[in-house]
Amino acid sequence: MDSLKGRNLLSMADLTSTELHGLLALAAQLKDGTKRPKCLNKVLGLVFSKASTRTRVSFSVAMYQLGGQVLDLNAGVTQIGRGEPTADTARVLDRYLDIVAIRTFAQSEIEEFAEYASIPVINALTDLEHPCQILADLLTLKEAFGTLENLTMSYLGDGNNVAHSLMLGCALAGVHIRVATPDGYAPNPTVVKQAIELSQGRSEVIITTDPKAAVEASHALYTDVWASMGEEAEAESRIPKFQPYQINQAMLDLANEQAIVLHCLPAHRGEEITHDVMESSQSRIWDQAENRLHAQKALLAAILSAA
Ligand SMILES: NCCC[C@H](N)C(=O)O
Ligand SMILES: NC(=O)OP(=O)(O)O
Repeated sequence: MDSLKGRNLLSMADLTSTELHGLLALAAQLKDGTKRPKCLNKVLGLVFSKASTRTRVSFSVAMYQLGGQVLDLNAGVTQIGRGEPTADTARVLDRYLDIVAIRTFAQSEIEEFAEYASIPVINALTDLEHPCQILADLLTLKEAFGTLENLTMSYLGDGNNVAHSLMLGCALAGVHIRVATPDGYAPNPTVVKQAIELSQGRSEVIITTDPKAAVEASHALYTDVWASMGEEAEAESRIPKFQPYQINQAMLDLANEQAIVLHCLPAHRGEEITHDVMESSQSRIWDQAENRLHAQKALLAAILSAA
């Protein structure tokens, strides 16, 4: 994984297909204990301006298990929250930290941070993308089917950050991706175009408003909240428009009989997914959450050149 040494992960599209497959293989080796790389004395900063359970804890535990240290640098406990410019913060944190993971609103903020910092910058979620999530999702899919070949992933709901990185990740991994959203909530067309280019004809990228067509014979049904962080004011009004895109038993019955169910969490039971489907034997949601740890440990080890 030498090619990832010192690199940023601002977008899923920053990885090549080979690098993505390499990271997934490394994550599996870290999970089964066949590899135990060390990043002794390295310090990861977590600069988070939005809430997080999984990303914060999985990055922290991954870094501790690699022998490194973590600093929580929330906007609320730093001068970032009082308006210190990104370019200034980046140049200062650059002098202290070895690597930084940032969760914020605009993608341009992490791009600006990366421009002013020489240390690697990881996107821990922006309004546009959530690449670390998709590393774990693809690892979970591969574990369930033993391969990523000839598989179809179906995402139902909002064409949001998770949908964007999922399209790019599936395109790179050679997994067919179908995204079904209500009218007006389709993924960003620039990202769709990028996914089609990255797929290089290996796999299909289908965008539709028809949820049933999207899940037919699919191997994985994936959903996320209907209103993301920052969109809370729209949450109530979106419910009727998004109802036909709920992952419930009737929807699951249309998929391949071995299909798995994924959700990046936190979930709103009764909205984008039913309680029964979340708790069903086809749900891999808890494995998926666990895999955040293994996938991000692989990412940190590769970027810090420990594996
Ligand atoms: N925990 C991941 C949350 C993903 C969601 N689309 C959001 O941005 O709020
Ligand atoms: N899936 C995910 O990113 O979870 P958190 O928001 O809890 O980090």
